[in-house]
Amino acid sequence: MNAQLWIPIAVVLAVLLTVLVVGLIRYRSRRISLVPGETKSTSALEDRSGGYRADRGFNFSQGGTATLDRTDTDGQPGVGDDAAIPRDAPRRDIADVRLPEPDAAEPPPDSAVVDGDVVDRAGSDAEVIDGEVIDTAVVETGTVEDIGVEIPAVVVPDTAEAAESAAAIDEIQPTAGRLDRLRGRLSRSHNAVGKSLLGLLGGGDLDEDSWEEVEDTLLVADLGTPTTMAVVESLREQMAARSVRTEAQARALLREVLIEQLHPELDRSVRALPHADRPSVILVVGVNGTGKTTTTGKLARVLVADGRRVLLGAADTFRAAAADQLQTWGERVGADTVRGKEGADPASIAFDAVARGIDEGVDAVLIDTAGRLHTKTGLMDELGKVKRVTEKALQKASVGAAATATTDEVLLVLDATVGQNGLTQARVFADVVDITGVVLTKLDGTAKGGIVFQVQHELGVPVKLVGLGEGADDLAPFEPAAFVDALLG
Ligand SMILES: Nc1nc2c(ncn2[C@@H]2O[C@H](COP(=O)(O)OP(=O)(O)OP(=O)(O)O)[C@@H](O)[C@H]2O)c(=O)[nH]1
Repeated sequence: MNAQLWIPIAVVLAVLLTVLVVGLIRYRSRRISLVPGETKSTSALEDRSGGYRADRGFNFSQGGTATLDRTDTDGQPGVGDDAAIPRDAPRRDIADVRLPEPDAAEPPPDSAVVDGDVVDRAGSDAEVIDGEVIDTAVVETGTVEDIGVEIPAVVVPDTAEAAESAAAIDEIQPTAGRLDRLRGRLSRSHNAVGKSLLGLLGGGDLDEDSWEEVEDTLLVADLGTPTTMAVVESLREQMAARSVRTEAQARALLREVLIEQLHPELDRSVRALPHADRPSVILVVGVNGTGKTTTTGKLARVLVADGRRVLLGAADTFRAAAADQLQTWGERVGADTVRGKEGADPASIAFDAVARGIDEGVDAVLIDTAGRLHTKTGLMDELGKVKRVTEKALQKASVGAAATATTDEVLLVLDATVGQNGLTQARVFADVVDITGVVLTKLDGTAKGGIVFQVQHELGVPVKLVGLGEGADDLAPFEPAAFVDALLG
């Protein structure tokens, strides 16, 4: 074969090869891949439990992750909602009223100077730490060497008591699969909402009256106007586009739309993992009676079950029995409680708890606060001070990067049974402190769980945990899909 013949053959072969390659590339680019995508590996945190990440269980992370910005900032305070006299407040009659002491010209005994500020721990029980006036009404005193400041020590059980409580340590229910175990409690009260929605949507074409009924049902379940409107709009569009005819199709669509409204993409991990040089600090805030102490206790159990060392701070000094209640929760899982005398300054207790937590190298300090103040200003003063003082304790006693250390998590506890009122409370608290997560309690006793939608929508913070009963282990992580499934029955 001569060279003249080879040239056209080579050209034809080259063209064929090019067509083949281009065709293959175009075919592959149009194909839908059914291979699961590469899952992102989670970074190795300072996790002393060996990297525990519960599947359908609790998810803990280290502080520092950003949350969404609030979408609503004009919330008005629901002043007075939280002004109830504590359940077990002792009644005082006139015979119990003490006359004021005469003014002392001299500084009160037992006063001390901390960083140039007068620290007074006997007379008025007032203490100043870095310009912050803190009342202290303490039983004992102790020293935290790291910060060179004498601070009030904690009430710790004596050895005999400690041995007794150690013997009585509870067995904690597994933390994984909690929501599955407790889902029945949600379903009981929620099914009615789901049933009526499915009854309306299952028939296919809906007239205006039926859409109004859908709207009403969502509003009655406390989803709030913006979420209700968004859900209805999305349902109307999708039902037409997908020509939904059967109840099964309606259910699938409704499920999809509701889950979307719950923003499953939000980070719901509880920032309870310790940092390199200090524990994580979690403040638990909320109106009295919502379940703050119970939630703090339940969360401590989950952390202990996860292999963490936990220290509790009883900064709810308003209700006499709150500290006892918290201490009992702690004793049941072998966690100590830092507490002061009744009426002591919550900020002082929070300071002590953090300082001691750092000193003892615990993994997490959980601080239970009081939410009983009559005015927004009062609440702001108290909670703001607790947070500032807590952060001061972190910054003073820590080293290096911790100079800017902040509270890792501020969990707002809301009682789901109070409906709209819960939202008003949430707004007040969100104005006072930067809430990083919400715990919705008593969801076992209400069909008004729709408040979840509203709280997230207005505050821009995720609901992280839900309380599903009075039992010690009736706390579960919040999972949008499971919640909607329970709602739809
Ligand atoms: N059914 C039910 N009851 C709960 C739940 N969480 C808390 N409770 C109950 O709510 C009541 C109040 O709980 P506490 O933890 O004392 O509330 P608190 O917010 O600390 O109240 P104060 O100490 O007065 O500020 C208690 O009887 C708890 O058992 C829950 O998820 N479901």
